[in-house]
Amino acid sequence: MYVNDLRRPDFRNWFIHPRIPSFCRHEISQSPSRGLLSPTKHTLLQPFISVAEQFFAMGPSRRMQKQGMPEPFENFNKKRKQDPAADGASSKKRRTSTEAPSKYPAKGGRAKNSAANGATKGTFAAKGAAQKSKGKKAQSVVEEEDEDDEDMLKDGDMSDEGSDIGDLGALDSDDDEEPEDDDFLDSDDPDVQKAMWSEDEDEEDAEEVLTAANIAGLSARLDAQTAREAEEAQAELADDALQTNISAEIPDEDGAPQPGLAPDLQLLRTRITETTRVLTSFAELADPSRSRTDYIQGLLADICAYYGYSPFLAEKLWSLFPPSEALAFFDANETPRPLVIRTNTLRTHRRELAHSLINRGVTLEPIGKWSKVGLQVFESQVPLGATPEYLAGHYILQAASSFLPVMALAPQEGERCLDMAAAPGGKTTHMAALMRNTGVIFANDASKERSKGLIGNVHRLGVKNTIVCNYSALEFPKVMGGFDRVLLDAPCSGTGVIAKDASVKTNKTEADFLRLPHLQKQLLLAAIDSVDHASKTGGYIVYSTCSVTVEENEQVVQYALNKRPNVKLVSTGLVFGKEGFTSFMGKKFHPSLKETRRYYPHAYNVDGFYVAKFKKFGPTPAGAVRAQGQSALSANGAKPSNVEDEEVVDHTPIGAEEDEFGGFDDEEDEAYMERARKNRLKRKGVDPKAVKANGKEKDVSKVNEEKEGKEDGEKVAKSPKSPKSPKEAKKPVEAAVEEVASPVDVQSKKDRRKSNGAGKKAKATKA
Ligand SMILES: C[S@@+](CC[C@H](N)C(=O)[O-])C[C@H]1O[C@@H](n2cnc3c(N)ncnc32)[C@H](O)[C@@H]1O
Repeated sequence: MYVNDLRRPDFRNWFIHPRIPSFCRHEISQSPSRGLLSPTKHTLLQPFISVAEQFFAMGPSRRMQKQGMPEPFENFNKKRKQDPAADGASSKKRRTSTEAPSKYPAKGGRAKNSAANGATKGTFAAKGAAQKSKGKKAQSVVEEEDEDDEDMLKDGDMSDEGSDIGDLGALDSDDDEEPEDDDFLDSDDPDVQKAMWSEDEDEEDAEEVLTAANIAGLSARLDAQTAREAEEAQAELADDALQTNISAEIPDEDGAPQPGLAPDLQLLRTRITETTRVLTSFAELADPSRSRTDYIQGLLADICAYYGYSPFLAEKLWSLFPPSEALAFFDANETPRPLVIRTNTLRTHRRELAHSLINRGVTLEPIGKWSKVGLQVFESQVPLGATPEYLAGHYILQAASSFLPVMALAPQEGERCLDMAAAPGGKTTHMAALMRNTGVIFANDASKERSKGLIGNVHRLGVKNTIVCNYSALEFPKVMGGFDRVLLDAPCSGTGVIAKDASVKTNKTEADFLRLPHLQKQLLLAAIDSVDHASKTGGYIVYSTCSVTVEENEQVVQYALNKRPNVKLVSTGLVFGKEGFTSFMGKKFHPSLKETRRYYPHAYNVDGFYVAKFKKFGPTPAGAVRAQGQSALSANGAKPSNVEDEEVVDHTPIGAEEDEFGGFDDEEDEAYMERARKNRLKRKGVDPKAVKANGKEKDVSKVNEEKEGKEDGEKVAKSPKSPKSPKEAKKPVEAAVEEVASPVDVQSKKDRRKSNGAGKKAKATKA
């Protein structure tokens, strides 16, 4: 336990606890040291530390923690080792701040920024004015990192900090020097201390003379008291059960509070922790009279009551992890993820953007070496959605995990890409930046309303290679095919973003976990069929969701492998993330599923996410639709024993198949389709009655085609109804663009001609 840890705002409530001896409080608040507590003080503080640790998991708040992969262990060790010795370096910092405390404002904000003003242009090593304002609360990241670098240089251990990110210098360095330092700098401020310590306490401090004997005495007294309190807590547990919804033994099955009674959160928490511990070492710790199922039922009911999940979702999420990890997951969903912005490299560089924002009072830091464009925002004096830089499109507010699917897709300059479910455009605009505004992106979304946000972002961020369209992505590749890369960031249940939207805890039902995977599976097939397997540069499909359930991820991917023998899973190329499941609750998936990546809030401090990358290596064979059950075999080598089998033979067109969802009502579908057809004709200014007979004929011929097995992707793509080249596709896309957006919303005609030209060229190359 470090003195600094106890100074964190999280801990303040604990270390000003009246039972903490005042000499310890004095030590914590006054000492310039940042090293370990002495063993004696550690013993005295132990009861408070344990409780505090339980609540705050001994780390800086998650908002302050870095996103992405955890730091390598060697770095961590180095820091800890450096700490006591680094007193030179750190006490240098402290000394500076304590030498003239009255000079410093209690809050950093403006003072820091005015100090930094003018000093940040050009290089991040610009300490000058900024370094003089060290006493402020929110120390600029730049200063911190510069100092760290100095310290490391002295030790001759500069490693490769920032070396992989060119000349971004200190900003690109990824050495997260305990950010909690920044949080606490103001505890040295006399004003703050006055508010924290009463005058009485100061007098007590002065009078208290400690000897080894009274320290031991105090310690023994505290031990005894702790034991007494534990006993009392146990007694309370049984007692309170009568007054709350918590039964002393196994809680109600649904975990819902009884009417008029609030759940006792403290007791629930204790029991959740305890049951989790028992489940982790069941053989040793379990009460022999209770089965594992009893424990799990009790735990799930407690989780529902404590965190507010529906029993259905609590069980679904809990079963994804070992017990203790599940608890960490539920805990992580209670705290927001760090605020992150993505630099729009079409308009600026990350370093320039950081300078500008720091000058506006924003405390930020690069999100980690894994991204060259992300900045994590710790504190801001200004609304980040209204700065001049925001309005000028220099950045977009975007969760860190949303970078990952685009990084996996890795679109190349000059390619033709499709973003199938694009609104509000975080990923589309990222793709455009990676492609440096060359080639062409078709950004599609089924929601007209959401497409407005997409169009807004495309304009604000200066994206010029993108055409927005408004189809159901299920209509691809009939609308257009032959793409080099396709991103399907599928609509999902959002179980990875519960920290953002707590309504997911209760509003997702079993039906959602049948309906959504069904849609996701069909969308993924459409994505695969829209890709040109012969693309010289690509032929890739990325499937992603912000959900962590297996139904929406591995099961969807396995389904696609089964249905499309012409694709295989490849590495996402992402440097962190957990492997996808190859088996789950008795279901076996193809071994290549381990190439997919899972992201969890508790593991990486990012939103829960899933990313899978496919390579399409051949045209969809004519028999694919009929031989779906066998396709995993031929595409990926030997079929593993027990691979989850989909239907072996499927002659029905997509959308009319019988599945676990219960299939579709053909008559009902017919009515919908007829209504849609009429509306479409009306929109075109054609009287539906005039073409009714034709329409029917068309439908009949379609059915015949299907009977003859002509419904596979390739043939669909080649049919006159499925224009593949940009020229062929021009009409429907333009129509869609005009439907979604006013002429102002789309590319200028000139740009459009250019992108079509690029498309033609690409096509010609392929030919
Ligand atoms: C997860 S969001 C996409 C977020 C977007 N990729 C981004 O990064 O900003 C899923 C989107 O899918 C759209 N959607 C739902 N069903 C669709 C369908 N059948 N075809 C196309 N888009 C659909 C929704 O309107 C929603 O905007």
